[in-house]
Formats: sequence, structure tokens, C-alpha cells
Amino acid sequence: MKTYRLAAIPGDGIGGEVVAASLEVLHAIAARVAGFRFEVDIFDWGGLYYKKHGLMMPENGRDLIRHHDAILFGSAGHPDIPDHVTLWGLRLAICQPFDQYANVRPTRVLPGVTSPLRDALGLDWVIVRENSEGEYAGVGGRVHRGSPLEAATDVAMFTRQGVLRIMRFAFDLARSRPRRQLTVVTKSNAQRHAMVMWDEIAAEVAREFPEVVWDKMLVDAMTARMVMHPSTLDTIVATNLHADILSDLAAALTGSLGIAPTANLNPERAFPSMFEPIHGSAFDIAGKGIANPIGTFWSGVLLLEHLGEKAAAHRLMTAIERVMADRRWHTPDLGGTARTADVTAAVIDAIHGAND
Ligand SMILES: NC(=O)c1ccc[n+]([C@@H]2O[C@H](COP(=O)([O-])OP(=O)(O)OC[C@H]3O[C@@H](n4cnc5c(N)ncnc54)[C@H](O)[C@@H]3O)[C@@H](O)[C@H]2O)c1
Ligand SMILES: O=C(O)[C@H](O)[C@@H](O)C(=O)O
Ligand SMILES: [K+]
Ligand SMILES: [Mn+2]
Repeated sequence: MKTYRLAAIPGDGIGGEVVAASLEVLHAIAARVAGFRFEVDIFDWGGLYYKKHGLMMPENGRDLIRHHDAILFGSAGHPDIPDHVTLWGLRLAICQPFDQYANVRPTRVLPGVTSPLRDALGLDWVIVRENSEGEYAGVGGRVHRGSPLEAATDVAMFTRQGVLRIMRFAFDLARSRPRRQLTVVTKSNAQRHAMVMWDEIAAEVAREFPEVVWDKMLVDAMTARMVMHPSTLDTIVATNLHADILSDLAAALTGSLGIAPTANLNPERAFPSMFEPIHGSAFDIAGKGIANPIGTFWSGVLLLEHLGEKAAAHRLMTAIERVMADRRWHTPDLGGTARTADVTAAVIDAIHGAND
């Protein structure tokens, strides 16, 4: 029997609720599908840890999770602590040093879920978010605080290597999907240096992937295309910030922010990859037991795929789809009355019940 070591970092707000639910589901799937089990270490990092220790995670935090097979993450963000402190102190403090440069966000309308779009038929996308550069590179500064001369910058930094590797990743992913289609998103009219480099590198990499049909869009027009002509898109690649924004829009178009999953991948597997819902701590519903856990369950599917457990991944995705098809298991964000615990129990039932 194979044992996978999982590092769970629930973090703050509803992060704790959806990660606890997902651990139950992951143990259930391991029990149902022969051949592997999970050994889980839970790390109490986040806002409460910060209040005690002045840091979101211990100095040697990364050493403690460096050799795990995967990381399951909830959310970084606490109402009493500035958002940039929590995000940079935990999520980015893991993603960046572990070089999880490919952030992959599958997006589709699950059976039973109502899209706010008039016609969401054919909305089946994967958004590839560059996860190490741009405004998230950490280049910038703030001087003369409080004086009339105060100045601040967040520099969007891009490297040829960084763009090449995400572009190759995205073209390769597009090639593996039935439509073999990629849309490259930039803002190369206003941002005339790095975004122009993106466009040029996209054209270079496209020559390595003659099977892939590709086009490019400016990010503002892309928002309109996502809403007006969703079926014309398939695989999408964009910068860290642009794709962060586009993927929240994409999640809303498929019914709720609570459904959407993420894989933060280090494709070379030199470091563990990290799986999390795309949403944050959701201060407005935290502690109420009504957070939608589906985005984190679906992230569990991505985690299983990453571990090579294809049968388990498939069985879990099927269970998620069966449960979503039944409106009794819709949480309030989907217009229902189910609680996190109800959805979790229903998914675990579906895992045990299905005999495909
Ligand atoms: N990856 C991360 O760790 C991450 C991601 C996004 C935001 N954040 C942090 O989370 C905090 C709150 O951010 P925000 O309010 O902008 O975004 P958010 O994603 O936490 O919430 C936005 C809205 O979506 C709803 N929502 C989100 N997830 C839901 C779920 N699973 N079920 C039901 N409803 C859900 C919330 O109730 C809220 O109304 C901030 O500190 C932010 O920095 C962290
Ligand atoms: O950019 C951010 O705030 C975070 O990346 C978060 O929004 C996310 O999507 O993970
Ligand atoms: K998250
Ligand atoms: Mn986001």
C-alpha cells in the first residue's frame, strides 16, 4: 500500500472549514480506491499564528513541508491583519520559493449548477495563471511615507525564462485537450515592454506546437468575450494579475466562487505542489458552517491527478458531479440551504455508493 504524505494548511476564515471537509473526503476516496492511503500533517499557520508569533508561518516552515508529496491549502487572510501581510506571509511565501509557477484553474459549469449567463453551453476552460512573476515578483517600494512626496511602485517584472516556461506549459496543456486551442491574454497596447515580450514569446513557442490553434486577446476585451462568447474559448494563459482577476470572473460565470479549484504546480517536481480553492477567507460567512466546499474537493481531484491516482481522481470528480446535480446539496452561494457538512456527507456517500 502506497502512503502519500500530505501537508494541510487550513489557514484562515472558511479555509479551515473547507480543508477539514476535504480531508474527510480524501480519506474516504483513499479507503474506497485500493492501493494508497494518506498520512496528513496539519499546520496551524495563518492569522491566529501571526497574532501569537508575529509571522504567518515559522521561519523554518518550508523545511517542514518540503518533503511532503503535496500540500492542501485553505486561505490566507484575517480581518485584523492587512491582506498584503497575510498573502505574502503565507500563500506567496510557499508558492514562490517552491517555484509553483504554473497555476492551473479548470472552469466549467457542473451539472445542476445555474450559470448567470444566458447561454453557458460549451463553457469548458482551463485558465493557466503565471504564478511567479508580474506584480507578484515583489519588486517595488514605498518611500517618504506620510509626506506629500510619498511615492510607491509595484513593478510588473517579467523574464524571458519565466514567460517561456509558462507559455510552453500552456501550449502543452492546450495540445492535450480535445480542441487544441489556446488564447494568450496580454495588455500589450498600454503595457508596451513586458506584454509585448509576452506576445513575441507566444509566437515563438507557437512554432513548437503546430497542432495548437492559438489567438491573442487584450485583457479588457477578454472579459467581454468570456461573458458574450464563452464557447469560443478553451485553454487560456495570462499573467499572474490578469489571470487572478479573469479566474474570479470565470468562477462566477460557472455559478460561484465557491466551486472553483486551483493547482499551484511545480511541473519539474523539485518541490511539492499546492492545491487550494481559488477563493479566500470569506470573512462574511466564516464560522457559519455554510461555505461551499466543492472548490476544495475539486482541488483534491487535481491533487490526486498530480499524484498519478487517476482512478481515484475520476471517482471523486464523478461523486462531486452527482452531488451537484442534486439541488438539495447546494449551499447558499448557489441559492440553496445545504451546509458544508451536508455537502461533505453527500460526496462521501457518493464515493462509497458509486460502483463504476
Ligand atoms: N489564495 C488565498 O489564500 C486567497 C485568495 C483570495 C483572497 N484571499 C484573502 O481572503 C480575504 C477575503 O478576500 P475577498 O473577500 O476578496 O475574497 P473571498 O474569495 O474570500 O470572498 C469573496 C466573496 O465570495 C464568497 N465566497 C468565497 N468562497 C466561498 C465559498 N467557498 N462558499 C460560499 N461563498 C464563498 C464570499 O462569501 C464573499 O462574498 C482577504 O484577506 C484576501 O486577501 C486569499
Ligand atoms: O492574488 C491574490 O490575491 C491571490 O493570488 C488570490 O486571489 C488567489 O487567487 O489565490
Ligand atoms: K485559497
Ligand atoms: Mn484570486
